[in-house]
Amino acid sequence: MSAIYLEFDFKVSPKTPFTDILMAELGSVGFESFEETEEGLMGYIQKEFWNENALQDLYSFENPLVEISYEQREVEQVNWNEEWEKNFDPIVVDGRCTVRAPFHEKATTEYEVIIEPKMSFGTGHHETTHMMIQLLLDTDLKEKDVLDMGCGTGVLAILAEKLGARHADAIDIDRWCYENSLENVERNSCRNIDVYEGDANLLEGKEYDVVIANINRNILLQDLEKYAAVLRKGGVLLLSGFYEDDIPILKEKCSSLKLNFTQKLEKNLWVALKFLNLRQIH
Ligand SMILES: C[S@@+](CC[C@H](N)C(=O)[O-])C[C@H]1O[C@@H](n2cnc3c(N)ncnc32)[C@H](O)[C@@H]1O
Repeated sequence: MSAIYLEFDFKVSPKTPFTDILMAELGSVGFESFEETEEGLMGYIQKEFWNENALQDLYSFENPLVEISYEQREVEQVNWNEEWEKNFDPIVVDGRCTVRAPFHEKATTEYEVIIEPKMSFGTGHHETTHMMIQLLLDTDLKEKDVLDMGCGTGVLAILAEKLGARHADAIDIDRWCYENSLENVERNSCRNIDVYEGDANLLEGKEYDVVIANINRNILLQDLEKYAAVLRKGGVLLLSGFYEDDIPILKEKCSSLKLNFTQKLEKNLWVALKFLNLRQIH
């Protein structure tokens, strides 16, 4: 039996760069396939996975710099692979790391991550993923234990292993992301990554040298204490998923946890921050 899909016709103004951002975010809430249109994009999601509140939580709908409207209708299933293959180009970060789909040609960069995103966030197209990749490329990961919290497709944990990490835990609260990360870990022949479905409550008793969390301002504020509690002295914390305006409150929270701010990256109003842990844990 073929699945019933909902087709959303999104009108995005201004179209650039916000259509790409919206597409990446829709991927994180279950949209499987996209098609660019004159005024924005069409997005498709299986009816059984659609949740009326899903769009409200997306950054794009809160962003004052963009106006988004949409109409929706029910459609029969089509060949989604073919659809999204047309719409997903490989991403190259700083000339050093390519994130590509299995059907793209092998990359010529030093590092390559192969991702079949299906329904999960993390193809490298989103500014926050891009900046986290940049920060990871500049962090010493050799023989380090890494936590990738909110792993999406698993892209950051996979890159961490390729950069020499001893071990990575990749955790996501979303079932689809958990399953997709497992598939992508296998696809990249990673041997040292464990994937879990869950949240910061899974961290008790763990210890890491590097903690990566690209989620959103509110979850980060809520869970930073738990991330700090598992970060070894001298360890690195990489955060993204928020805007320039959110920096003061996040820095204040980190400072109260003795996490020392060291670096900021910025792309289309999105931000990524790097902190060092100055205190002993446990
Ligand atoms: C912005 S995406 C980042 C995905 C990927 N790490 C990347 O950089 O592209 C955020 C992810 O965090 C997950 N998430 C949301 N709340 C979470 C929580 N409390 N604990 C763990 N993961 C969470 C979402 O399901 C989503 O996959």
